[in-house]
Amino acid sequence: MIPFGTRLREAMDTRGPLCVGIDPHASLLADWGLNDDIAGLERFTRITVEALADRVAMLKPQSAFFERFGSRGVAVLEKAVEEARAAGTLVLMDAKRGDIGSTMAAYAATYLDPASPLFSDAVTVSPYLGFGSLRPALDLAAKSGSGVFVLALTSNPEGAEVQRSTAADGRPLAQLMLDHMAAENADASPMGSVGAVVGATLGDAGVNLDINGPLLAPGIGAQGATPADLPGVFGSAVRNVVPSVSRGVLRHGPDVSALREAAARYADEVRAAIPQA
Ligand SMILES: O=C(O)c1cc(=O)[nH]c(=O)n1[C@@H]1O[C@H](COP(=O)(O)O)[C@@H](O)[C@H]1O
Repeated sequence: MIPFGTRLREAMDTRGPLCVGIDPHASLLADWGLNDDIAGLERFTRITVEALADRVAMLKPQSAFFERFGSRGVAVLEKAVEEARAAGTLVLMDAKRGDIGSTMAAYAATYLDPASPLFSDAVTVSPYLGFGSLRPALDLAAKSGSGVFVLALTSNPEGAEVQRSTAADGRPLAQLMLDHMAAENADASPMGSVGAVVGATLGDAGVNLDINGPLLAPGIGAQGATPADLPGVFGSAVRNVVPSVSRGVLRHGPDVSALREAAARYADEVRAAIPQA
């Protein structure tokens, strides 16, 4: 398969870089007039995929909101991944996995092996068990043409006490992780398949973000950041930014056109903030 980084660059260039998260919060199900049960989850997910999969660069289902319904929730997630990909969008599974390497291999098989029912274009992972623990995911992604988004500086204020600390070799910890990502992407063109997650809420990120890979920027909308904040956070790396919004779009449902209009408004704001995007 064509490498994920190449496919994402193409999607960003043709559809614009916006990613919309599928986060079926109990409160959103209620706002949409749906029950907090498997039928409500199924309907919420189907409407969101129908509204957006033919127009945004990437959809990002948040696995926790499906897992909380057990195996039937995961079945809804499997179907959503399949339908979204069939409609032409890339799917980033937001699972934020991270474990010792031998277990990481099983997580990698879950999301990055084309034979798996949950196979996605990319998955989010945490490097804070050591970047090397991610090796099975990085290797399988390279083999299957999928991608891995690695947490660097998360959008939540609590992240700083870990991520802004200093690594054993004296580098800022987040910079150490970003340098590992840059090494993975070194020879890729137009960009690599290992992305970084950097919150849009951070102000100046204060690290070197030139990883030759995509930069997922969550935190826009409900967490208070706006597309206008992106150049200040990402500086010269802003061309590789994939701004991500969940509740900021989803709160406009269940009307399909209202969801589309909300995503289009964010896309316009992104275009205004990042003219080269
Ligand atoms: O990896 C992520 O997507 C992520 C990283 C991060 O630093 N912050 C963050 O909010 N997220 C996810 O992005 C989504 C944000 O949702 P909203 O705040 O509703 O837009 C949630 O699914 C979070 O789990």
